[in-house]
This record gives sequence, structure tokens and C-alpha cells, in this order.
Amino acid sequence: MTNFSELNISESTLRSVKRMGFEEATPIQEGTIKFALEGRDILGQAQTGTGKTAAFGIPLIEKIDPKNPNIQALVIAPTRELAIQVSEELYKIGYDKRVKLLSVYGGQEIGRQIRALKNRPQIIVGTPGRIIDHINRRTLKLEDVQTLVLDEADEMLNMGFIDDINSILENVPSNRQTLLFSATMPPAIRKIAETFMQEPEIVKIKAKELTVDNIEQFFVKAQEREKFDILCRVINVHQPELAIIFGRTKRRVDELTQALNLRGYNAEGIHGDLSQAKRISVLRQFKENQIDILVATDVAARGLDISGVTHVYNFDIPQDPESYVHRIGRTGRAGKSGIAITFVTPREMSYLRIVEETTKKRMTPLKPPTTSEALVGQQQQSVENLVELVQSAELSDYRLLAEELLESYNAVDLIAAALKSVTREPDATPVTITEERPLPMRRERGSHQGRSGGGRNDRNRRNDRGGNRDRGRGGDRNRTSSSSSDRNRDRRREGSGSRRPRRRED
Ligand SMILES: Nc1ncnc2c1ncn2[C@@H]1O[C@H](COP(=O)(O)OP(=O)(O)OP(=O)(O)O)[C@@H](O)[C@H]1O
Ligand SMILES: [Mg+2]
Repeated sequence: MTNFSELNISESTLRSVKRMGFEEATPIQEGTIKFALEGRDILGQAQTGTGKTAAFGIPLIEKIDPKNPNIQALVIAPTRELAIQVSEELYKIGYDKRVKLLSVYGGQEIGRQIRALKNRPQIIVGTPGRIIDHINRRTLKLEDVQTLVLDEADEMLNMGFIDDINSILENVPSNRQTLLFSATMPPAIRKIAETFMQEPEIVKIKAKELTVDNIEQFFVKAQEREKFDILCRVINVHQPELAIIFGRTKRRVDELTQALNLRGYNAEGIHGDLSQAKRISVLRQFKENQIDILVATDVAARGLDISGVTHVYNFDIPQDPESYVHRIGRTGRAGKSGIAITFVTPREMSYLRIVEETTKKRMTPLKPPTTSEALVGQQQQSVENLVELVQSAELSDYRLLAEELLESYNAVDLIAAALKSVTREPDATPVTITEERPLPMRRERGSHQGRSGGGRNDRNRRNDRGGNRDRGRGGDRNRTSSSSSDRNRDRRREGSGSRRPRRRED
């Protein structure tokens, strides 16, 4: 590993990076920063949680001219939460240089953003829909942009996003520097990516597998109707500190959240139909450990960096292998370890195999735990809690009671009763989880074909859909109120009911 001081970056940025607790550059940072500082276009690919944000963030901040009040860099991210997170990280990197930045995303009052834009930010981080909205209102002037970043580049050049990106690019000077980053880059998308850049330097951090080593990957084969009970038992056995459960649709996320709460778990859901205020507050509570389980659609799959996530559960197997890589990448970040468990119905096994071919990593089959194993898991948790209390809590208020009890009862019986009273025994409270239709049977993607063959077909199909949608959206572009369009974009991204999900966001 290389020390940041060897990378030719300014004193102010070095100080910021040090304050952030970074000692050495990660491989993608080491591989990227030098070329980016030379002004080269870069296509950067490295596993989830390995520091891609600072890999583009450091050179981007370095290039900002503090005396130039115009917008000099534009960073585009696929979701609102990611745009917020990236802007926070850039703020930290640019802190000593005092660069001015602003994030713009859907669901936030546009008037407030327009006023903030008048304060002359030098960097804009935003989601595509809202950036276009500002371009159309002439509130965002991009003629002076020198650096353009697409974080989660493959997602941004995928499906419906491509049209939005094209419209934004029409407003950005063509001699800009372009930096594209992602943990995944299917060949078909990579071809598109290269058309956005000039002689890009391709920095791909070589790894045997697409997913990080320190995530243990399991799958559970189960019928659709059995999945929820098994999920509860698996959670009881694992006792995750912080877990994310991904579901296929918004309805799924709502039902899972409600069902988990009915069974006594501390869970909250996040998806695109919730108000932006609610989305932000759920995420904040999860980061502050006030919620143990975050239930989410793919809206939370990419880029989010929440420290301490120990487990990721795919309640539904994702449709694309890329989505799998990003979802499980919410754990095992920055060298920490994590566990990922994917539920798959017998009919969907071909999807599991495609995921494995793409990641080049086999998942270990996990036998669903029995109710008694689940009970043991819960009991162990109670024992741990009790031991922790014995070691650290102030118990003087309880000692007298304990001594009195010991006069009448046997010590073992008393502790057993105390444990029973605090153990959440596996619970069979009836819950409603609407069955999802299984993903369509796959035929066209033969195992020997890998990603590229099928990927191209997929893309064509998606572009057709994107084209139709774009025509349908003509009116959106001229609207004055942004909120209805914001919601539509979210719907396109995640789908509703049992329809296929559409992955879009503003
Ligand atoms: N050089 C470094 N030393 C220590 N920690 C770092 C370093 N660079 C980044 N990190 C930390 O590692 C974590 C992951 O970084 P980041 O979110 O940039 O990953 P990523 O590669 O963009 O992942 P994803 O593919 O999921 O978007 C963050 O908490 C970040 O602060
Ligand atoms: Mg990232």
C-alpha cells in the first residue's frame, strides 16, 4: 500500500485525508489518483467498499480552483441517499481547501436548492432527474465544468438512465475530464462507457472474484411460502448486529417490515414511495443503531456506506448479478467481514447459477435452521446480555431482591427463569406476505455464455423500454411541479406489486 503523501497531492487535501482516518491509499486510490491528476479520463473498477469515492474525490478536489466561483465539477449518482453520502465525503476531503459544494436531488424542495445555487457552489453532486430539472429551469450553469463523475457508472448508463445522462452531457463542455466508477462493469455497458470518454485509462483492480473475500456467501433454497419463517429462524441463529434485508418490490418491503415488527424485531423499511424526509430519517436511525434491521428495495443497494452492517439477506434473489454484487457489498466494507444469505426458490435456481458465474464465487448451501436451533440462538443472546450486565452494570438496587429469592429458590432455577423471561422465544405470530411471482425462467443465457452474450440482449430490451418511457416523459420535462415526476421516477426504478422491477430514481 502507498502512503497518500507519495501521491502528489496538496497539503490541504493530505490534512483532510488524515483527519478522515485514512493512513494508506487503497489499491483503487493508488491506481487512479496519479492518472486523474494528469487529467486523464478514467474507468475505475474495484470491489465494493474499497474506497472508490475518495479515488475520484481526491483528484476532483485537487482540481478545483478556489478563486473560480463557477461550477467546476459535476458528480452524478443514481440515488438520493448516495448523492448525499458522496457530497458528505467530498465535503470532508475538500474541508481544508474550503471548496463550496451542493447536493441536488429529488424530493427536496426545489426553491431551497435554487436559493442555495445562488451561493455559487463549485461542485454539484446530484441525481440525474433533478439535475435535468435545474438545467431546464436554467438554474444550473455547467459551461465551466471541468470534471464529470458518474458514480455507479454501469447503473447510470443502464436502462432508462442513459437518456438522462445524454441530456446532461449536452450541457457540459466536451473537453471535460470524465471519471466513471463502479464495482461492476458488464461488457456491453463498458462499451457505452468508453464512448463517453477520450482514451480512458482503465483502472481495474484485479481480484479473483467480483465480490470481496471477506463476505461469506450462503444460499437457502426454499419455497416462496416458507421463506419468511426461515428468515426469522436464520436471524435468531445469526443474531446480526445490523442487518439489511433486500426485497424485490416496495410492497414486499412494506409487508416484510410489518411482519418482522409483529414478530418482535426492530425493523424499518426504505423505498421510493416514502417521503424523502422519511427515507433520510430511517437511514439515520439505522446508522445510529436505533433500528436493527433495514428492509430495502434496490434503492439502497448501491454505494451506501453504513459501518457495522454485519449481515445482508436477499429475501428475493435479485434479477441481475450486478444487483447481487452491490447488495451484498453493503457488508464487508473497508476490510471488515460480513455474511450474505440469499433465498432462492427451486424455480429460480438458474438465477443463482448466473450470479455465481458472474461473481466467480460459489455460495454455500445453508440448511434452514430448526425451531430449536433458533431458540438456542435467542438463548445465547440472552446469556450474552446477562453476562454483560453482570460485568458492567450497577446492580446494587437488585441485590437485596436476589438474596431474598435465593433463600426460597434454587440458584439454577432462578437463573433459568430469569433467562426465560428475557429470551424472545421463536414466535409464530401469523403474518401476511403476499407471494411474489418467481422470476421468469431463463433460457437464453447459457452457462458457457457468461455475461456478454446475454448482457447485450438485455440491454437492447432495456433500451427499448427506456425509449418508450422517454417519449412518455416529454411532458415531465416542461412541468413546473417536480414532485409528481419524482415519484414516477422512483416507481420506474423499483416497480410495484409483482411486476418486474424497474430500476430508476431521480
Ligand atoms: N484509504 C482509506 N483508508 C481507510 N479507509 C478508507 C480509505 N478509503 C476509503 N475508506 C473508507 O472505506 C469505506 C468504503 O469506501 P467507499 O464508500 O468509497 O467504497 P466504494 O468502493 O465506493 O464502495 P461501493 O462499491 O459500495 O460504492 C468508507 O467508509 C471510507 O471512508
Ligand atoms: Mg461507491
